[in-house]
Amino acid sequence: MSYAVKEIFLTLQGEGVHAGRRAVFLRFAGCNLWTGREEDRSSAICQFCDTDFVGMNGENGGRYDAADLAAKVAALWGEGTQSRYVVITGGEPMLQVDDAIIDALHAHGFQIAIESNGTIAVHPGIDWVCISPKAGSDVVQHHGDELKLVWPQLASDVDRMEEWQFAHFLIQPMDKGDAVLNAASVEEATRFVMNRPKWRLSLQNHKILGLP
Ligand SMILES: C[S@@+](CC[C@H](N)C(=O)[O-])C[C@H]1O[C@@H](n2cnc3c(N)ncnc32)[C@H](O)[C@@H]1O
Ligand SMILES: Nc1nc2[nH]cc(C(=O)O)c2c(=O)[nH]1
Ligand code: SF4
Ligand SMILES: [Mg+2]
Repeated sequence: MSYAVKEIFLTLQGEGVHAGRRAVFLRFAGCNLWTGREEDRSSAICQFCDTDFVGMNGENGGRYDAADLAAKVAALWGEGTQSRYVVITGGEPMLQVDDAIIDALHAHGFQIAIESNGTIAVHPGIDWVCISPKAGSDVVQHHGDELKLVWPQLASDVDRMEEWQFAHFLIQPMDKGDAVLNAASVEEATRFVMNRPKWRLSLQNHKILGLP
């Protein structure tokens, strides 16, 4: 099988429990909750996406087989076999992730994290599972390492989410495209955490730092 890849780049994980960690980001093309076209945004299930995941025209984008894709990720990591970390994202990566790419990345010594919307069960070989539920979608992945809810999404059933089996519960202010941190989103997310101490705030550090 070959994979449609939007971009691959080395940066710091900006979000969640592993924020600040050196990571290669592997962004797959395509999503099941939005076409990625602006004209479809207002009718999409997920309407607040901050990411261009259409096509294969980004940095190191293209069509890869598993061996070549894992080799590219390893080349971008560079020297050193310690603490190798790759974050698989998209788009919705579970549309494409399979045994072959998981095995190939593990063979290069990577710990593998995923950022997924949770509508497709994640691959069992993944080492760190971050699920970010979208109101109006059917989440099937009810366990993992971190649940990262972008806020506000007022139609979310937060009480039900609190019964899911995640080690960490995070609230991330919604980027509205107007500022690095949208003031209203930060205020509402802060209020959320003050009312629900099971959750803690996740900021998009890479945007604050000007990193990809
Ligand atoms: C672009 S998504 C790709 C992975 C997957 N499709 C998902 O939604 O989890 C990566 C992360 O960015 C978050 N995200 C997307 N748009 C955002 C926004 N406008 N503000 C804050 N976080 C956002 C998502 O919720 C998800 O946690
Ligand atoms: N630096 C950085 N950290 C991130 N964490 C999750 C991201 C994503 O788009 O999935 C992301 C991203 O796009 N860049
Ligand atoms: S599910 Fe993820 S990639 Fe898809 S549109 Fe929403 S935030 Fe973007
Ligand atoms: Mg991003």
